[in-house]
Amino acid sequence: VTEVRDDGKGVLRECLLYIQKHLQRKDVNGFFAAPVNDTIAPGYSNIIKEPMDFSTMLLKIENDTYDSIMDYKTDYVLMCNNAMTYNRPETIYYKEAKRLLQSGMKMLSKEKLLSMRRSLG
Ligand SMILES: COc1ccc(OC)c(-c2cc(C(C)=O)n3cccnc23)c1
Repeated sequence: VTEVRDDGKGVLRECLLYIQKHLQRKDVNGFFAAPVNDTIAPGYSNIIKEPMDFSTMLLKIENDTYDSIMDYKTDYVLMCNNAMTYNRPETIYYKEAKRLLQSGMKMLSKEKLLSMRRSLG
């Protein structure tokens, strides 16, 4: 019987899928569910050099591209910051990005991650 070695990526993937499901629930309008394109956001690709959205992050989770939860957090912060760079503060996109960032930081706080790592043993 070939021993199926869990390289630990399986645990990380489960954590990230759980975290993303929790965070994406906050994006009720789906503004962050798919890549923003220049049709709906004129000039977007000229202003935002590194686009990011939840669908791209899900692909990266499934392809085991992230090597840690903090690595995933970098993309999450990038996604929110892109929206706060391209959109004016009075727009719903800016406001939603700010809210996502705040709720995300609670979930992805160092304390929370340390306690998660302790509980995973
Ligand atoms: C109005 O319906 C949608 C549907 C999907 C969107 O992004 C995937 C967006 C959207 C999402 C964004 C963001 C995230 O900056 N955006 C900026 C300007 C104009 N539209 C958007 C809006």
